[in-house]
Amino acid sequence: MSNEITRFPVLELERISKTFVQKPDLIIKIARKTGLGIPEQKVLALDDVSLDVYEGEVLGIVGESGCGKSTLGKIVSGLLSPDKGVIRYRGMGINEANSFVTRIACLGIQMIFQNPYSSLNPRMKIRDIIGEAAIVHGFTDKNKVDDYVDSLMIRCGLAPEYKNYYPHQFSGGQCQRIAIARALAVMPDVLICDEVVSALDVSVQAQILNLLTSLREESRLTSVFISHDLRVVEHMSNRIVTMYMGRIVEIAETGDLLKLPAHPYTCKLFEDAPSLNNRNVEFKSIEREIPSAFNPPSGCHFHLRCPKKMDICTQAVPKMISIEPGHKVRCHLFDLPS
Ligand SMILES: Nc1ncnc2c1ncn2[C@@H]1O[C@H](COP(=O)(O)OP(=O)(O)OP(=O)(O)O)[C@@H](O)[C@H]1O
Repeated sequence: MSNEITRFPVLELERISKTFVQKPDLIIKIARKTGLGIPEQKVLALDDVSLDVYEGEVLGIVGESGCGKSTLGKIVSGLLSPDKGVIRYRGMGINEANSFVTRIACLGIQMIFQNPYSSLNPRMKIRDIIGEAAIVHGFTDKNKVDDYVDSLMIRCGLAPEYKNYYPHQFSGGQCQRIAIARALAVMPDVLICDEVVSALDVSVQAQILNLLTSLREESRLTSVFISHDLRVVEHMSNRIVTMYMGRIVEIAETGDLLKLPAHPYTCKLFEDAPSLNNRNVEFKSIEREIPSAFNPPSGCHFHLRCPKKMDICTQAVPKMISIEPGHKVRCHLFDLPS
């Protein structure tokens, strides 16, 4: 049985921006040699991002490396704070100073990462990795934690007799199952999956994706699925968001986006990955390199690489325009006076 998707926004992101200050290695080396100070460079990783995530859906996020996908995931799951903007979880503002709401959201929104080995504490037994947060937050107690951990391990396809082993004694795929069991231990209703199968062998990827799909259906989870792999995003998602240099440039139902992508960047991404039926389809590079994140182009950031560039594209930031029900695009081609 598939999840029922409602139009109730579990997560609402309103005008989120996040800037990082970086000191690139080369500049640090020059500064050391010359004895001069180290100048800082700023990257606008998220630029005025607004987005709703509906209850029961899987929202895929795609875009080239550095476009802000992981930053978005970390901000939603509370691992990073935005510089500007509001995030609401079930209608409650989670970046406002309210510890009760923050605690509810911290448990309700869990994140799983690309590298399962580095996301698990190597000095902790699996029993403690999965059980600790569940005890702290009152989902079980010390007397019942073994049964609690056993049932989560079984749900995630792990044999409970290995619960006293350490992470290094498991394969990458099994560690990802442990990371999923740990996330489920605090009964979340939103799972942020950031490149969760990219580090795994192709044969194991399908098993983890199937596990996530069945857990999502039985636990009525909402998911945000971040991936470079268009095949995986297409397979998993009900809707897809395309990001380019910190901005959302298109959002649509998966079928609509694949059939009729509107933004020239989305068109190029999907054109460059012609056979989504092939395994391991990754983004091929679009002609011309991604512009420097430290000095993004004016107007529409994509104009330097865009085959449909117009004069206005170099001057004005396009607005997000609704072109069909549920299909929005940020491109001047759709914003011309008729
Ligand atoms: N902790 C950080 N400190 C400094 N800069 C950062 C930090 N995290 C991200 N950035 C920068 O912010 C921008 C967006 O990075 P982010 O990791 O969100 O992109 P991404 O789309 O997830 O890329 P990838 O697919 O390669 O993981 C990049 O320019 C990146 O270098």
